[in-house]
Amino acid sequence: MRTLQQIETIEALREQIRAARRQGKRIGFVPTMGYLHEGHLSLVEEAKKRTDFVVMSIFVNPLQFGPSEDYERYPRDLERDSRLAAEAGVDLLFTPSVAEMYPTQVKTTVSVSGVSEPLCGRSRPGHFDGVATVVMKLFQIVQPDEAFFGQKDAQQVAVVEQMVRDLSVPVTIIPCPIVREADGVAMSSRNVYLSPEERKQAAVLYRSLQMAKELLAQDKAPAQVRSEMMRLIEAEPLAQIDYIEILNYPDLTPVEAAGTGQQILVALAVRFGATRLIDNMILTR
Ligand SMILES: Nc1ncnc2c1ncn2[C@@H]1O[C@H](COP(=O)(O)OP(=O)(O)OP(=O)(O)O)[C@@H](O)[C@H]1O
Ligand SMILES: CC(C)(CO)[C@@H](O)C(=O)[O-]
Ligand code: BAL
Repeated sequence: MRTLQQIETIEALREQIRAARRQGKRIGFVPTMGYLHEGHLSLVEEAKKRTDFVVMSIFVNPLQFGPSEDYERYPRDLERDSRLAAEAGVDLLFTPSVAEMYPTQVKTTVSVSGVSEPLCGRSRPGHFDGVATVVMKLFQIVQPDEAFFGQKDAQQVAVVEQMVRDLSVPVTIIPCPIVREADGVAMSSRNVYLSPEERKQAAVLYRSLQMAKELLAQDKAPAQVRSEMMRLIEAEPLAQIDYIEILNYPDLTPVEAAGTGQQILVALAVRFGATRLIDNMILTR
């Protein structure tokens, strides 16, 4: 196991990155909000394959939470995270405080129009401005060669890729596949909020995505596929649908009825009690 350095200040982090660069190392970056699971660790694994020095950040970013969302109760366990990060081979763990990241009121934000607007952008107003702003800031701090993001947050990947293109940020974005539990539920830090019954019923989300894949392969119209998914999910008594959408990927525009051989995103957000889960599948039509 390599030694994990845990750093809380921007200045100390920059010093370590400069030292790694002097040794000719390429920097890989895995931004997270912590409470690590195998989804996060799969990003580290990919980063280790492709780069020489892996930086992970753990920062629950207040800017991306709405006033009635779960910022305060978001799960946190830095001791456990630090052990898992060390075991996974992270070289440097950056765990800044809110005061370190935002010492004064933030007056400069990054806003990505278009791809930020549908799906979670509609349900969580301002969310992607918060994400784009913190990711841009983290990129400025870490200056990675490559940054690793999970496709579980497919819209986030689209937003970050758009931002990097528009602002010529010198980083390559590497999207990584969704890691799932045995019953298909996408791993998420928020799964710990679920009661045993909610957790059981949550398996319907992946089943609905698999059904969508089959129906789209049979050339069923997206509107019909969406209704079938709704019907399946609504059969679970604890599920409350926030959205189910089928859009072109990565531009997130409405799909035409007929197949065009291009990538489409089947995305959903569903509440089980107070817990909002997201999941998706990217398919070629
Ligand atoms: N199941 C997963 N498979 C692959 N990547 C994942 C998975 N879950 C999260 N990630 C990725 O890990 C990075 C950090 O995500 P984050 O810390 O928000 O974890 P999370 O489990 O998605 O939390 P939550 O959904 O509860 O906010 C993001 O790039 C995210 O897409
Ligand atoms: C990218 C990110 C770390 C920014 O806060 C967050 O949105 C997440 O964990 O996906
Ligand atoms: N992984 C997305 C972070 C959020 O829900 O705020």
